[in-house]
Amino acid sequence: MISNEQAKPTPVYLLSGFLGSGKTTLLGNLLSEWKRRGLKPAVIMNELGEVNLDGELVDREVPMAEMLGGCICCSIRGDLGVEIGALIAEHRPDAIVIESTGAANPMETLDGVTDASMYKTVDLRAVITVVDGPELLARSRSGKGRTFKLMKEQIRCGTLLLLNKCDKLEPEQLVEAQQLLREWNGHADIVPVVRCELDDWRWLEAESGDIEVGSIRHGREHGHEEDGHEHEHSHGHVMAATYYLDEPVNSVAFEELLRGLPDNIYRAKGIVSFSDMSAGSRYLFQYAYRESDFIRIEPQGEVLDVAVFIGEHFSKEWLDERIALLLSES
Ligand SMILES: Nc1nc2c(ncn2[C@@H]2O[C@H](COP(=O)(O)OP(=O)(O)OP(=O)(O)O)[C@@H](O)[C@H]2O)c(=O)[nH]1
Repeated sequence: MISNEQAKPTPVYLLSGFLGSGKTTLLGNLLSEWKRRGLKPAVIMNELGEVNLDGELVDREVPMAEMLGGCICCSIRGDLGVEIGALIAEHRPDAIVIESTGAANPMETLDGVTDASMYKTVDLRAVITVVDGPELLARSRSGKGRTFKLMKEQIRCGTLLLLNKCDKLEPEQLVEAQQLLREWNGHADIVPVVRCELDDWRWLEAESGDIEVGSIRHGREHGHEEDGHEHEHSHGHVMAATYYLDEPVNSVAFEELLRGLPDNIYRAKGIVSFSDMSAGSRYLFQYAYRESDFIRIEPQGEVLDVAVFIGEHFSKEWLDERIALLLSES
């Protein structure tokens, strides 16, 4: 009986969504919900930068594997199975949630999770795509481009679409965004949310079986190549620049730097210490689409001050100069 229980595949949930849409916010809510149910989840986090900053926001008791410095869907996809296997062997979690970088093509990540060698260990239950409402509308109006295409792909793949940041949408915009999602994905549940807060978590109990991903049945049959889906790495243009800051910086100059970022750097995050604040206090900063956020934190273990910038085709030289100036002014 017990050995039967242990042989059961572990439910896996994949979080998808563009950079800064709210995946880590959802992860926090999801972990609290599992905790409330007395279940033990484990997390796999993937970041383009060299450090796992989102991990700082996760409950320290939750087992976590980190896949850093590359995108889970291509360069380090092969490691995903190994990470999942190791987490299961060591922690026997009730569920595993994978937060991939916002630049990841979910189809490629799905390929990693549903590899034939993993049928017995992994049961993919849901692909939850978090959509940044205002960003969706902005990109659908102006956007063609590869980023727009990636966003569409993430939406198409979702089995549950969370339309996030609804606090920033007018009622008619909310309707427009929902219509757009329905047009791109005819089968997923669409739930409008603020800070990824959900009242109804029943989808967590949904029976496994095959889940429908885009127009493709993606389950034990494992055959998504057959629909002619192009395996293009549509995020190849997204780049990350990581800067370790070996001294505290001036908070005003730092905020100015964030405000002055060009449009093609749309995401930044990191841990900073401020020279003009009380000594020893450190902040996790978030910058997404022109808005910044600072949370005071006490990092787990040895974490250096660091700033990661993510965007498309931006000038690294320009950023190098700005960071050098910031450090010289501090
Ligand atoms: N106004 C508003 N801000 C939100 C909402 N949800 C999340 N945010 C903010 O958006 C920023 C990005 O949220 P995250 O949860 O870190 O996004 P992410 O998708 O994990 O980002 P990456 O890991 O870079 O891909 C943070 O500053 C959040 O506080 C929302 O519903 N409304």
